[in-house]
Amino acid sequence: MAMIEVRELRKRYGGRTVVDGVSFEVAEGEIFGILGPNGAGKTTTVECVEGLRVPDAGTVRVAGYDPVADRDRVTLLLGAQLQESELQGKLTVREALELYAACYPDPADWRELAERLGLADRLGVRFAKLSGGQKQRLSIALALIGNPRVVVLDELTTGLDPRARRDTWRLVEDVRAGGVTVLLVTHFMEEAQRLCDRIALVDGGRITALDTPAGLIGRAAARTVVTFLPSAPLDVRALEVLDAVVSVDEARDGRITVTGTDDSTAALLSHLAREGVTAHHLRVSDATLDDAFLDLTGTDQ
Ligand SMILES: Nc1ncnc2c1ncn2[C@@H]1O[C@H](COP(=O)(O)OP(=O)(O)OP(=O)(O)O)[C@@H](O)[C@H]1O
Repeated sequence: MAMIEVRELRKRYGGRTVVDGVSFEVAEGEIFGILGPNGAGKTTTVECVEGLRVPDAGTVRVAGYDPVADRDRVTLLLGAQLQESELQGKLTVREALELYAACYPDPADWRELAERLGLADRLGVRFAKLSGGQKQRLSIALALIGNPRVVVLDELTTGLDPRARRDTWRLVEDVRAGGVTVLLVTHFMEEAQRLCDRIALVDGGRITALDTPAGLIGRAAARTVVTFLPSAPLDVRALEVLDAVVSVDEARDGRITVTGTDDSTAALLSHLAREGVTAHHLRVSDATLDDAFLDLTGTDQ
């Protein structure tokens, strides 16, 4: 049985459809990512999974339960990251952890969670006095405190510095290693590529692609990225029309990035030879999920 099942989900706000027939399944123990541009309907979709929004049409099941009709059961097995405004500013970190732990029959050891999330020395600090990153880490701790079978993390590492972000990724990997299913909304391609088993790309309220990170990269037209510094000025427009080239970008320092299919490199090098231009600092690399995102949604994040 899938741990999360979403079928033909639709949600409208004031006559505007923001989730338009979304369907996906998440297997037990899977890390499933939802990725898409601003306003794509990602948060609305996961809020329907959490039971915070009532779908206008379609069905949602978490471990077989309807998050709205079976709210109490779903609350016990699903942990969700809180929005900042949901915590009282005067609560200390310790009070928040104890309060939330008391809501569950079999809570995690909050001291251990605080330790793992780098909050052990912040226990006496009031929520309002925490930094953005500390608030974020506390919200992750609170999502995990009920020992959930499913955890929904929306913008997991927004506001965290690179080290805290990597620590959080390791934590999510540990959580999954314990058999927990993770539904992750993210804007960070590196995060999605590193953590997710599969990713649904959402655009305009619909899923435009659903695949493994490698599958999405392979599906995008742009698979190869070439960067170089030309020995003489180059006409960027002439590069754009080369065979197999998808996009060309010129940085302020003159470095040119050409993205295209595998054949674009040969077309580019022939063009440079014809023009008598040498490519300094030439680097050829595989496209990332970032490139695939731009290619598959036609949107910059
Ligand atoms: N309560 C609401 N009332 C009216 N419109 C809403 C409401 N919540 C969200 N919307 C609108 O629905 C659309 C989808 O919003 P949603 O938050 O689901 O998108 P998102 O993909 O999570 O975006 P972001 O990446 O910016 O967080 C947006 O245009 C948003 O303005």
